[in-house]
Amino acid sequence: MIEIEHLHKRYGDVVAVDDVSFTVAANEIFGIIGVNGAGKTTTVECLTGVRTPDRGRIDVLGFDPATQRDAIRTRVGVQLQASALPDRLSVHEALDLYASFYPDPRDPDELIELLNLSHRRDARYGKLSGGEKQRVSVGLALIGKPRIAVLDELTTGLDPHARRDVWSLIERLKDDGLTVVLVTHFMDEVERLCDRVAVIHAGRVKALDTPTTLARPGHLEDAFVELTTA
Ligand SMILES: Nc1ncnc2c1ncn2[C@@H]1O[C@H](COP(=O)(O)OP(=O)(O)OP(=O)(O)O)[C@@H](O)[C@H]1O
Repeated sequence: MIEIEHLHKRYGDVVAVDDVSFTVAANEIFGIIGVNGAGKTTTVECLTGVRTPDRGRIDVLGFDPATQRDAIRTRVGVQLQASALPDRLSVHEALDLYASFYPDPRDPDELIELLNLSHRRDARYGKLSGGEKQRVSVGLALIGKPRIAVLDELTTGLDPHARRDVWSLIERLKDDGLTVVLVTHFMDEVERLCDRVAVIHAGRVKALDTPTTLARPGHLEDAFVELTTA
């Protein structure tokens, strides 16, 4: 589904991604973890075509994201940063608007229900709580019926109930065949959701395995700290 080989990307003098390689299989939930500035966002931006790599090869569903952006856009859903929507749009209007960008979108009302946002359907985006905004951003990533969803900080800012709701949603979507790339700082999220996880450190893959191989349950954070302490 996704193959990344020797990805390298720099911003001026800053090497954001030095040498990253991994593959993501169909229907996998693939986690990416790493300390701030490790190169996670740059990596996923390259795989969604937002950034062009300086070196390396990326294949997403048989397409090159740097040159075949339209093909990627309709097949890969990307979770936007929460602030990217105009405040005056209602939840329903926002999802309707994004649905219009895709050839075969999900039904916005069905998605609103799935996101537990039915009671906020007509509320303006600007009036939503942080967690509600976050759920809308997950919805926008899924509205186009993508084969792959790239979720950067999926549950940041959500309360424990909302986190569990979003986790269940992602699990249900996986059951329906979705492939997920999940960038996160939450080790419990990795343990709950991810089939495999890459630890990125200083622009390189420091470890890549199933969460239970990297650490026994409940101890992923300790293993992570150990792996990312220079
Ligand atoms: N647009 C940019 N211009 C210049 N430097 C950048 C830019 N974006 C990222 N960087 C730098 O590249 C490096 C990797 O950043 P990146 O955002 O990919 O890391 P990250 O692992 O996603 O971090 P975080 O966990 O903080 O989101 C950092 O040193 C960052 O300061």
